[in-house]
Amino acid sequence: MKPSIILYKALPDDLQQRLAEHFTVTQVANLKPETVQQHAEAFATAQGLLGSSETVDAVLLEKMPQLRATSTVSVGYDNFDVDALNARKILLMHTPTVLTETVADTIMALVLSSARRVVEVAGRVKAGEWTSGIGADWFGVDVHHKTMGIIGMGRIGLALAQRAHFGFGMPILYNARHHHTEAEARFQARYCDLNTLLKESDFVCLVLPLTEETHHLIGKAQFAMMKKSAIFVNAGRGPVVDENALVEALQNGEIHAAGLDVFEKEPLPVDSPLLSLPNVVALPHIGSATHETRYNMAACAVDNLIDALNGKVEKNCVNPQVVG
Ligand SMILES: NC(=O)c1ccc[n+]([C@@H]2O[C@H](COP(=O)([O-])OP(=O)(O)OC[C@H]3O[C@@H](n4cnc5c(N)ncnc54)[C@H](O)[C@@H]3O)[C@@H](O)[C@H]2O)c1
Ligand SMILES: O=C(O)[C@H](O)CO
Repeated sequence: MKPSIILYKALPDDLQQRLAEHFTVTQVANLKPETVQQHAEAFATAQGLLGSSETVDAVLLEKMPQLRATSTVSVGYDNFDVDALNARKILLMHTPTVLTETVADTIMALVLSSARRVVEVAGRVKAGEWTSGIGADWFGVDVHHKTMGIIGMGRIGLALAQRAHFGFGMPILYNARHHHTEAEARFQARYCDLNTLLKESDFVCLVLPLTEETHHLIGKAQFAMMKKSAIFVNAGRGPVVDENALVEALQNGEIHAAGLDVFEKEPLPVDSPLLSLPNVVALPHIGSATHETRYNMAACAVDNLIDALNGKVEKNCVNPQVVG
């Protein structure tokens, strides 16, 4: 008999078919308590769980006593209670690598659009304000050859450094838990402590996961250390930044501008002060959102679940130690 799984995300038809070849699939809209109750029998017997963005905590796991593997269509897994999964020896699979280059492209888009005020001035053109030669009130600031500081030199940080170094001639500073010899050798990236990075960078780019350690890592004191001309970019996770402190730093001119793909609360509330600041480019968490990459992530998550339920955890597994 095929193992049963819960699918809580719409997938392309061919991937849905691939899942159905291996598993008995129950598709649900989300993992809200009402949904779980409505499909109680399917949750009670499911050995696998596949989807993205929803919270998977100890309360949900209690409803899934047979669960052996979860597969998220994302690289970040801060929405999972990993300790609770480990305690039950449930595997957690994720999708690193397939999205790295696309997310690095998005970060460069934020760097360029916030520095050159692309969104703001394009809006002025559409509003009919381009009626004569433009003056300095339409100008931005240069990106090329400015110093880029990268906080979190992992897969995406490295792909960002490559773009900034080879494409824009930017000196790279980075902060991470360990020295990154590849980044140092290929891009002459210079390791520095967080405070030095904040003080010396023209662009401060955050690509950190959300953990207990990184929660509100960047707050009032950190914005105060940045240059007044600094542009702050966050494409890691919203809660790594104290958003009230960010708003204050932007309003008080402590930093020049911000490019943001992630927020403390998503979707960003429509009354967020960030939305009324002209020096903010706000995106709806689209780091990996291209047709190609979202397909590849979904395909990777499907393969990951098939592998995990067959005991294969050589790649893309967050907690391989739970088997054996
Ligand atoms: N905006 C988006 O759509 C989007 C897309 C993909 C990933 N992300 C986020 O980006 C994160 C990074 O992805 P990745 O594939 O590069 O992961 P990764 O694991 O390769 O890199 C993360 C890096 O952060 C470092 N790090 C962790 N804690 C740190 C700390 N306290 N101080 C300094 N460095 C620390 C790690 O050592 C690692 O080098 C993901 O966890 C996710 O939250 C966002
Ligand atoms: O972590 C990721 O893969 C992205 O943020 C999408 O959720």
